Amino acid sequence: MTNSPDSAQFTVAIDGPAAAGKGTIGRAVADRFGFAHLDTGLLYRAVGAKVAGGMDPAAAARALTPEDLARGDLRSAEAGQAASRVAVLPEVRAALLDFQRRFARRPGGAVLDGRDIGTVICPAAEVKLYVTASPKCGRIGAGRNWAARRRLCPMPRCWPRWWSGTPATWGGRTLR
Ligand SMILES: Nc1ncnc2c1ncn2[C@@H]1O[C@H](COP(=O)(O)OP(=O)(O)O)[C@@H](O)[C@H]1O
Ligand SMILES: Nc1ccn([C@H]2C[C@H](O)[C@@H](COP(=O)(O)OP(=O)(O)O)O2)c(=O)n1
Repeated sequence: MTNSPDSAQFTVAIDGPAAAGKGTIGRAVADRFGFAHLDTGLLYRAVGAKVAGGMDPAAAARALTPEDLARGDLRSAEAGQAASRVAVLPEVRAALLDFQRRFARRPGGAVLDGRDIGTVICPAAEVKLYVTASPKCGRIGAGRNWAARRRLCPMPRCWPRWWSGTPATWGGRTLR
């Protein structure tokens, strides 16, 4: 990717399962090229939080602003559960589709990571990435038993993930 007249509008779409590393890669790409970055999961988390506060889901999604994404409580487990509940509502998805498409075409380039980004949200994205992590690496999580974690995944490159708060389960077992 180089700077060119076309880079005024340039969309990078990053898809993949939860905790695969989409956001980490998305932020790095955005930093490297000076693009704006949107973690689309935050949209659903912000709508979920507003609904938990009493708002109608569709109205919350339609009224969403970038400032709503700066709320400090959106990374909590409660916000994640609230997000999952609103993410299945077609009217919420439709409202957030518009938000995401406007973001994708903003001048200066944009990176979006989440679900259905390269297929439904931005099918015409200039670059599409699909990120995966092996189940072994992706689910070991942030348990406190170092010996158990090292037996399951001895690869040093995975160790930073253990500090991160990703779900502390693997193979149906919860690591403590
Ligand atoms: N290549 C990697 N190796 C090890 N850990 C990683 C890697 N990429 C991301 N992580 C860690 O995995 C966790 C989930 O990454 P994140 O980017 O939030 O995933 P997603 O956006 O797909 O949910 C984070 O704690 C992050 O620091
Ligand atoms: N583009 C998106 C992003 C997230 N969602 C859903 C998936 C989850 O139920 C919630 C919250 O997503 P979350 O922030 O945890 O994103 P990841 O699972 O880390 O990819 O929103 C979605 O349906 N479409």
